[in-house]
Amino acid sequence: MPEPLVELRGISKAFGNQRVLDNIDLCIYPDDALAILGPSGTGKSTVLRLIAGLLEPDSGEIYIAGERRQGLLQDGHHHVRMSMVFQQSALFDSLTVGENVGFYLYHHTRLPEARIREIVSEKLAMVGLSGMEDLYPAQLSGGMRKRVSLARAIADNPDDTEDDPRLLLYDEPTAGLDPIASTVVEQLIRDLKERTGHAYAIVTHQNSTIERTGDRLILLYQGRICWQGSRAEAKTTDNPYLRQFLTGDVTGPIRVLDQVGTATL
Ligand SMILES: Nc1ncnc2c1ncn2[C@@H]1O[C@H](COP(=O)(O)OP(=O)(O)OP(=O)(O)O)[C@@H](O)[C@H]1O
Repeated sequence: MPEPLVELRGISKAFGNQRVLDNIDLCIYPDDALAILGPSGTGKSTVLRLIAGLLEPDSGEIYIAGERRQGLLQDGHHHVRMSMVFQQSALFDSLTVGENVGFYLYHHTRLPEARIREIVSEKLAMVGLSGMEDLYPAQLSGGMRKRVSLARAIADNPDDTEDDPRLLLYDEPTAGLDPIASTVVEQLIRDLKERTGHAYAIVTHQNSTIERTGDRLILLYQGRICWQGSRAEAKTTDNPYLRQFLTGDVTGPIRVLDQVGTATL
């Protein structure tokens, strides 16, 4: 195995008295296509936010390319650039598509505006949205907004190779999309990886997204990793947690909510 790009060692995290992650060990490798699975509320987004440096663990250590991270992303320079595609696309409604995609470049580089416009239009072309620079997010469908947020995640400074995102973190990028729009986004996630060579970790509930984007799967439940392996291994494992999660069976070790919202054991 190569050296991990990201390593979480013994990570625990609670919000108030709710323990969300309980002593998690997790690695992401430089060429990984990792899908993080698990029932709602099990801590998947929390894992992404910890990796991104948007949240600090209560205990445990986070290593990025072998170097221990201290503090949050905002506290200092990080030598591995990561980008996150948020669940709700997180676009600025008052900015145009072009301004959203170029947001990082406008605020964190000294590139001239004309150059930023060129990069933005190149990234929009990569996600199949050429010529949409002047529209506002409200004028787009949910699938198009997701694609704009993908374009923003890969809008790096081409004059600075240190600036290429080496890890993309996707939080439910196909949630709420119809099957065809989901396929477009899933293929895009694959294509972007092929073109730029970054690793990614993707949180998803959708079987099509697991199938098309996850080469390696991790199943989180009640704050712990209860299964991990390749997609091929997932098809044959008799691990009851993974089987139940992938088939959507209501009977099994994963507790589900019944129609009135109470937990059934
Ligand atoms: N900033 C926060 N403050 C308080 N509680 C939080 C915070 N962030 C997350 N939580 C709680 O932690 C638990 C795990 O949240 P998280 O978003 O990581 O779950 P998830 O597995 O991604 O869920 P989903 O699949 O529904 O998006 C939830 O119960 C959530 O309410």
